[in-house]
Amino acid sequence: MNFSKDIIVVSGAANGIGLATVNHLLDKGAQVIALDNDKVALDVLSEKKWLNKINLSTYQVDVANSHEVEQVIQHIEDSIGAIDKLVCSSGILRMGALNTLSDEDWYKTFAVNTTGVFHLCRAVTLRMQQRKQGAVVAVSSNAASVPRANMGAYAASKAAVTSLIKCLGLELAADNIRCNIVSPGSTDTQMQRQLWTDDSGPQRVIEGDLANYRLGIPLQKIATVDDITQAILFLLSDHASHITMHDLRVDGGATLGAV
Ligand SMILES: NC(=O)c1ccc[n+]([C@@H]2O[C@H](COP(=O)([O-])OP(=O)(O)OC[C@H]3O[C@@H](n4cnc5c(N)ncnc54)[C@H](O)[C@@H]3O)[C@@H](O)[C@H]2O)c1
Ligand SMILES: O=C(O)C1=CC=C[C@H](O)[C@H]1O
Repeated sequence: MNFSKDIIVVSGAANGIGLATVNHLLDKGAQVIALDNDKVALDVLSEKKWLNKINLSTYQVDVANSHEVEQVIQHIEDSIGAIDKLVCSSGILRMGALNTLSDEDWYKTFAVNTTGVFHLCRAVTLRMQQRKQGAVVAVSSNAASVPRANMGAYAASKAAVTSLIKCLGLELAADNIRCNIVSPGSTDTQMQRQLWTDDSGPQRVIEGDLANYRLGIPLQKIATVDDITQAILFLLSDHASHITMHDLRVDGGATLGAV
């Protein structure tokens, strides 16, 4: 897969799956624009740019802020160039039973995981539409497809973003813009590690939790960020030139491939 001619925006780029996606895209020659609201981690990423003189720009953005997103996308298009591809990886996880969840946790979960993706896709694809080309990949979750105890707000926000991307793909197919989803299962990042209460955390995820009707992982391992990034790059690439509105689940079989 070659991305040497592409300008690619990645949100959630400072950590986890987004950061791995940035690194793989840079290795494949892309000009990458990294967006995140984690200034400390973004500054670490920026340091890499000066050390390795690579095609990387970083911007601190809150994807939940419509004005900030519109401003940064316009700035990128004016000062760097036409955006060819977009990866939406930013996300938050607020755990809790639905009937005791706070308004703040509910609203913030949707603001970042769903509305944030909407802001980015609207700003980028309106410009892609003028050029009749582009590709979008949003990182959803296998939790969008199966009920998960104490993750109801998150799962609902991911089900919404999955539907959002499929509808966007339908609307933009005639403009040669492909929109797809990667739905990871348990992946070794900060978001996953917040769930591990002790050293046995990973093994317990792999073995499952029948008390919460949670299957284990048939492939008997937690995903690495590279497992997810490979799926993201495939759907971004020309190898997926006839794929749109697809939801590629990368979860080691944890949801038994259920639709
Ligand atoms: N780790 C898992 O087990 C797992 C499984 C399925 C799906 N996912 C999804 O994968 C994506 C990446 O998550 P991750 O596991 O790499 O977690 P992570 O916490 O390591 O990375 C998430 C990134 O999003 C950024 N972010 C959060 N809110 C933001 C905002 N308002 N504006 C801009 N950036 C913001 C964070 O700063 C962080 O850099 C998320 O959408 C997550 O829901 C993760
Ligand atoms: O372990 C899991 O299945 C998950 C943990 C955190 C977020 C993910 O979307 C979810 O798949």
